[in-house]
Amino acid sequence: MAKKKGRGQKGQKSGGRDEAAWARTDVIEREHMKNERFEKYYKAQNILPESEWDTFLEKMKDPLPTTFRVAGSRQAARLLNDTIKGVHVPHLGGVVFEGESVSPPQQIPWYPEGLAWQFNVAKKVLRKSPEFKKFHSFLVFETEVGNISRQEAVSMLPPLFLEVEPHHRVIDMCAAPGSKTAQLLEALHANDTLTSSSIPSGLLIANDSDYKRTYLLIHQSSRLPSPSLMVTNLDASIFPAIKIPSEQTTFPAHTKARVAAKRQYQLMFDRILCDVPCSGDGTIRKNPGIWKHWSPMDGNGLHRFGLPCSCSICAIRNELTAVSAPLSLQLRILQRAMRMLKKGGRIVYSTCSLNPVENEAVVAAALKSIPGFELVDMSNHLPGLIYRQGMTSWKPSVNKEINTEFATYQDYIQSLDEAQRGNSKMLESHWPPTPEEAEKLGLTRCFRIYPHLQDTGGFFIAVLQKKPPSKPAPPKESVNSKRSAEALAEAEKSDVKKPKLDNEMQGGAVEDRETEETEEGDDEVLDEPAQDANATMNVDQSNTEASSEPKIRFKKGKTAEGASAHFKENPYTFIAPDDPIVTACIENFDLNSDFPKANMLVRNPIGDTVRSLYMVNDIVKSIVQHNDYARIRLMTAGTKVFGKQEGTEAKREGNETTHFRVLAEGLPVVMPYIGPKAIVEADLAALKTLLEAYYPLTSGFADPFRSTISEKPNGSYVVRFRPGQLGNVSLTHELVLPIWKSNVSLTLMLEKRAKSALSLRIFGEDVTVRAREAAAKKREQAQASAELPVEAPAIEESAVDEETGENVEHLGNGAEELEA
Ligand SMILES: C[S@@+](CC[C@H](N)C(=O)[O-])C[C@H]1O[C@@H](n2cnc3c(N)ncnc32)[C@H](O)[C@@H]1O
Repeated sequence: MAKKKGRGQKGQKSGGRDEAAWARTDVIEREHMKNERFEKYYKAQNILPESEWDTFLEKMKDPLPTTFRVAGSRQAARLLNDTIKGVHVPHLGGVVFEGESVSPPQQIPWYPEGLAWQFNVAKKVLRKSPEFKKFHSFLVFETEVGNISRQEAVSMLPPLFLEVEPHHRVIDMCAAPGSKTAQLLEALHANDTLTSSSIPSGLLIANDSDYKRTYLLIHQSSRLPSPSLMVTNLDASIFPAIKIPSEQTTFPAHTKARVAAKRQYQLMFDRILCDVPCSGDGTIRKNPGIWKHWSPMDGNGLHRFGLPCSCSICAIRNELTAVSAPLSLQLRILQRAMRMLKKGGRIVYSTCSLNPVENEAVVAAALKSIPGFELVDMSNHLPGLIYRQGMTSWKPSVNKEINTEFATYQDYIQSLDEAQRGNSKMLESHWPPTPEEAEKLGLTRCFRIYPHLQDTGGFFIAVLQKKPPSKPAPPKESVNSKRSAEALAEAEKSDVKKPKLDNEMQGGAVEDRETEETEEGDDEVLDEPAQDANATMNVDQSNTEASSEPKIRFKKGKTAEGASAHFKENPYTFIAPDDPIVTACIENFDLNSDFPKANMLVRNPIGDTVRSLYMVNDIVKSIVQHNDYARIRLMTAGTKVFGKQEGTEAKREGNETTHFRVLAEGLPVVMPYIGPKAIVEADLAALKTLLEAYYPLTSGFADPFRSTISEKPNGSYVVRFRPGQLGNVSLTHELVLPIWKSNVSLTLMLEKRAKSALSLRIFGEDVTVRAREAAAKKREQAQASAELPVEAPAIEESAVDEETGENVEHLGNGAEELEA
């Protein structure tokens, strides 16, 4: 087989999984893209009518088109999308490259508001066609600053089916690297404006069991700063109960007094995403190495044991970290999600696998094991999406040679001798339910996406709902009014003991999750009384009186050290609202009385200098206060808004301990509170000057901006650029940016690359120092060489692929573009 080596080969280790993982990034020739077992297995499953089979198989061999999504707050996304539609796409129509016409990007038909795009252009076109080079450069910069997310089309689907609203409590159980988390955050922030962020009352917990990958998650979500975000690092299948005080719970009318009077409750979620690890054969167009290694046993293993996940994402992680520990259990993750869901709440279960054993079989087993759930009919949810219904019947293969002859589990087990039975890796749930059961479960309501339907990857989605309460819950205010304040005060005083985690976290035997289940009653308590301390999760079947939720109890005598051991993150401490740092920020930024000064936290070892202030919303604050951060392995909470100004200016003024500046990433969050004293108005010419030099002299700006800023004391300010015109460039919408004022100069407090992206977006060219320096360097190199100009280093695309978390390959030479 002629094979081109994939990227990143230097880290390759010999043997087994590592080799296989590396192979997945290899490029193989089309003629070698075949696997008899794959074909035999999926033909046996009857996944598609015979007439579609060849088209399907051929499409599986085509490279995947490039797709991206315009990200960020809704208003900002619409604006950028208008630029793509109105400025870039018209220039990309009718492009002919080496005699062939190249299609311009097209909007993905089912994505709301046309905010997702697809194009299929070879790399050499991106590099050499002037029109596409410019577009590519634009994409690279906008991706870097988080306005565009390079994401596979099908991967955009699960958050769309969750329909998150700003007040929802949401958990993304297997979230890294975080492309779907970003979409969920955007939905939570639906009320953001162009210049300021809302503070949603809801919550998003983005969780991943892989410690290193949670940093990808943090990086990814920092692009949409949110006081509602928490990132945790736990095994989703044993995600612990999160405690919240009674004030954060909703009590239906007939809640028993004893229940309502409890001090703490278990946080239950409105929306849960289970984008579980999978065998990943739906990503074969992106990872053609799968052709070589595909086996039905991958899917069988993931259904039951959680063999090391081999989807593109996890394969890459495995090769990076050489991790061989067991990964997820699809069924257990889904079951855990079901137990954490509010009545009326919704779960999306998704995989990038075509295998029914990882899809419908998991969903069927979960629905059968926990009553009170149903598959939701969302067939009309995304007009324009072409899909096939979920399967009601399939034939698991009992070995890798595709033996699908056993119609039932019983047939299979009976075919084995006694000794073999004990060792069988097959479960009854690998087999389909009876046709009657399948119909009752509504498995056809699942979504199967095949590559040939809309030129995408393969994908599976199921939307589960926990049946809503029989009567709508009255507004919180009218319920049990006398309990909250008192109960909360008591809760806050109480010494919340550290609950212990399931022994799986400690490397011990895995508890049988099936035992957690209790009968669902008609009780409407939405938030569970929290677990007692000193426990691992387990069900107390004896106490079903208070709630319809399974009682997850902590087992006595188990230690808490499992999850929190070796957890070295800094603690989370709320800073007193009258702390001199907070007072100074309020004074310097003229913060109004609505500023949530009680919701500011610091993450320092006790006694260390405070360097950053984070802002969280009320529910995040409650969680941080009522849960041991190490037990829930809390990696981050809220968003950083103020940073200590290090440097001589602050020292000279003798107030370096309280001199904080507003951070660009946090500006949208604090903007609604900043008063006129800290805001200066400027025009487009001032913006250009701020971009063109690192430290432009104050005297170089025009009035009235020059005189206004000159009169102000040195420090951190916000500049509000009003819409206007400069030559043939126009600023169509207001823009707010942070600056630092020194004695004689000003600094635009943005990262270099963010400055370039901004410049390209507004002035149509990169006017920054960085771009001029890059161009000068290139000229120097060209002069120094007698040969043709040496290619300057490519502009780095975002550090990680939005989709996989892998280091991305540079697609073009941005430095050339800058000079053009
Ligand atoms: C399919 S990927 C998720 C992709 C992600 N939702 C996105 O859109 O960017 C599966 C993820 O599950 C994580 N994972 C594997 N086992 C897990 C477990 N037991 N609990 C939580 N996360 C797990 C992996 O580290 C991997 O990041």
